[in-house]
Amino acid sequence: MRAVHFGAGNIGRGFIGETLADNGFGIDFVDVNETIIDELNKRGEYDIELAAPGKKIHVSNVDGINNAKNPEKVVEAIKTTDMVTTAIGPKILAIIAPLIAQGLTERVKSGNTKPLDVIACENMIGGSEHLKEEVYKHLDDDVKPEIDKYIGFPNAAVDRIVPIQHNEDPLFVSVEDFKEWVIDESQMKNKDIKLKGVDYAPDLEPYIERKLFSVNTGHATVAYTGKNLGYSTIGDAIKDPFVLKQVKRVLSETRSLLYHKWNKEFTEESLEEYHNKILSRFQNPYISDDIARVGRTPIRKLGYNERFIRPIRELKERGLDYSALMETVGRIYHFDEPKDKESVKLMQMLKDEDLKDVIVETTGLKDDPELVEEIIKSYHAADKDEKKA
Ligand SMILES: NC(=O)C1=CN([C@@H]2O[C@H](COP(=O)(O)OP(=O)(O)OC[C@H]3O[C@@H](n4cnc5c(N)ncnc54)[C@H](O)[C@@H]3O)[C@@H](O)[C@H]2O)C=CC1
Ligand SMILES: O=P(O)(O)OC[C@H]1O[C@](O)(CO)[C@@H](O)[C@@H]1O
Repeated sequence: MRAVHFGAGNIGRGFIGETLADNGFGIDFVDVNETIIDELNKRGEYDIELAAPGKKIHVSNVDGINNAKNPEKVVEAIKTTDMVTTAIGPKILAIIAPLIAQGLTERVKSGNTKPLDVIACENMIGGSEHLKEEVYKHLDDDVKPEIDKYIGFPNAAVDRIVPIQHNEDPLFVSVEDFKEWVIDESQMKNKDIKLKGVDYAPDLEPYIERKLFSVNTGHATVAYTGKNLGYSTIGDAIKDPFVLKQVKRVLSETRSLLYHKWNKEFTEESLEEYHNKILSRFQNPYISDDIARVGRTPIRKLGYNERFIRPIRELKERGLDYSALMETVGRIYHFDEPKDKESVKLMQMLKDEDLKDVIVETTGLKDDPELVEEIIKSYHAADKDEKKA
């Protein structure tokens, strides 16, 4: 069995690679990072370390394809592969879509009718469906019925904290022990491939919302609250009682939303247990995670369907409290990270444009002036944090 995996970065090598290899797959990693691709081809293997308890995992039977230099090799690999996965970043899906479309076209035209699933493992709701839309923009009408028939795009949720790596070996990756990968079974075309270490859900929505509005909303809250107080790592920030209290308040708000929406799937107790586990993962002393990574791409994280604005909208609709989430949103507009292009853009927008316009543009809240006003207040209130620091 072989898989084509787009994005040989931290989660690609540190989680998806581990799981695929453990299921007997050989992996063609696709990336534009020449160092990583060259090393994968030279060695055909790499190591993962579970930061605690310090266990090593060896991954072999892997190679690399540079899609910028050798796109034809990617097309060739997709023609015969058994699975396609991505962990490349939500914004990059549209960039790799034309190549996936070409690979799938040649696959069905070559007569390969073996069902294939294309699974986007990104921190976003509806990731594979989004990739599907992007791929279909590049398909000719005559192949679409065949692709509809044989190619699935099941949504997925992946959870493991993999910080930016600072190792001498560019392939080595140190990860937390915890991992969770859930795939929407109802959208799969090849139900013969069920990976061990992966959960299959009849409907992914409750699970992806639970993950995004807990791990990602919570982690980002630690990042933005901590940054505003002058911290640069998650570990240092969460030791501050103010930051810990803030993330607990935020999680209690998202928990109330998750419970109201998904009380058939989750009990209040199970959500509380889930959130306590997440807090202990953020506090893991064996993982050193930069606030710059967790808070990266703030404009994306302010999006209408993202980890803050979506729960705020849905809590408001239900008349439930979202004050702590709102406080975090105010702090996102203070996230000044010169190495992060979106942060630089956001800081520039705040200099050049009216605050209200920036908020509407970044959050998409054009039909909710009330929420926009609340964000304006929260932005100004966040100035006081800086003075406290
Ligand atoms: N790191 C983590 O803890 C987790 C990350 N994720 C998600 O996984 C995705 C990847 O995140 P990370 O692995 O942390 O990022 P990363 O930056 O370590 O990996 C992304 C990889 O994609 C490659 N890439 C970028 N543009 C490309 C292009 N046009 N063509 C081919 N390759 C390209 C980069 O060279 C890099 O190797 C994101 O969507 C993130 O939300 C999900 C769960 C956990
Ligand atoms: O900015 P992104 O892509 O959501 O990635 C950061 C997130 O990845 C994780 O490490 C795992 O989901 C989170 O802890 C963090 O919120």
